Amino acid sequence: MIAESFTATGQLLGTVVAVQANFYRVQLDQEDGEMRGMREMGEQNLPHPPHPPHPLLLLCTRRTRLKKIGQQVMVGDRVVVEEPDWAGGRGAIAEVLPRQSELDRPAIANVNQILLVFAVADPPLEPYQLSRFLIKAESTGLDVLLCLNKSDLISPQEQQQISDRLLGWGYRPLFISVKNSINIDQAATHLSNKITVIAGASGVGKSSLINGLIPNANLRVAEVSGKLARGRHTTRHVELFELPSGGMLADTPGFNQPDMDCNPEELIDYFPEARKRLAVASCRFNDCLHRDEPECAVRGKWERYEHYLEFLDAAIARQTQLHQQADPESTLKLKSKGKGQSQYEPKLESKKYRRVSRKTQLQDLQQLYQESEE
Ligand SMILES: Nc1nc2c(ncn2[C@@H]2O[C@H](COP(=O)(O)OP(=O)(O)OP(=O)(O)O)[C@@H](O)[C@H]2O)c(=O)[nH]1
Ligand SMILES: [Zn+2]
Repeated sequence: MIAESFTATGQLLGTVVAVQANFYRVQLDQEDGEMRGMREMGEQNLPHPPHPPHPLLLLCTRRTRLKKIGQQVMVGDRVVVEEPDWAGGRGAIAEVLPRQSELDRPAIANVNQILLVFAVADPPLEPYQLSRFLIKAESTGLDVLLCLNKSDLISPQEQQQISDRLLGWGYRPLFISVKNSINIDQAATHLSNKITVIAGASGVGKSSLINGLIPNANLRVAEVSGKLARGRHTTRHVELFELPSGGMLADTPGFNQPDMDCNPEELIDYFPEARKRLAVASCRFNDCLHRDEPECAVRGKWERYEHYLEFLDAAIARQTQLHQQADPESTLKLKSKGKGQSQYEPKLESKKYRRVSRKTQLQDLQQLYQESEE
């Protein structure tokens, strides 16, 4: 495929779609058809003339200048490419444009939303597991889109029940069936012109959905040979796929083992139904963890309150452990408050906490990988 890419100043602009070793695969922007038509009709005052027809993908290196200033290049980065070697399909990244967002795991820049895919059956929909994934997705601060696949396996009544239940959680799921092509177009509409990360438990139909959305996804993988070749289930690096309707989709296993690595204080923000409560009322204490504190606006009869308490315990235990690793002399103690409840005191210094957490996070994740693959 060939295209013409340029900016008003004649720069070549593109998006990094894969990174491996010191190579970056850059997908160049395409000139939109309208502009090309105008130029062909002899319109004046148009931006810089286009580069000659060229391949859409260039295998790029990073300019030494960028290395010197410590500028990392991530998948999802918008970059300026220089010195294109059209025949060889090579180029050099000269500049990284400011990022709008930065996901840690998977490492992708400029992601707009998380597409969470679960199945309504086969494997059965497990509320607790779904909750974990939702919280992990919410913790990114990005928009969360929930698709429930395999809707062909349940009755309309069952679908309604699930729908009502999730509405109580603050979500309006899109029921799809990749098998019967139900609502796939609608899912595609939500993804167009955005960078989306797809996540979900194993076997729910993520690969099937990607193949449904991007008919040539496999083909494209096969096209790229050598260093950047990727077998979906063999390598773990991140890759963005272009959607036919515009936008890009990343399928990565890195996101798929959610661990509770958030601050206990922040956890409540990841429950939309609790956010709703806090929007109209406040707890008496600023640092309320919504357990047994008096005059709490959150505690109550909402379905996932039990999930909240369990995740909170995990988050507290994890933070306590991290703090003790960081500072064995610490006076911090996990205080038992009876009924299996506990409280940690005093507050942690956040900087110290973060430095340690990365390593531990990685260990947690590796452990989860192993567990999920066993
Ligand atoms: N009944 C039904 N089965 C489906 C549907 N979509 C996918 N499947 C089946 O579900 C199974 C798992 O699909 P995959 O696409 O491999 O699931 P995945 O989420 O990518 O799984 P992992 O690669 O393990 O993460 C396959 O046997 C699919 O044929 C659907 O809409 N309805
Ligand atoms: Zn409270």
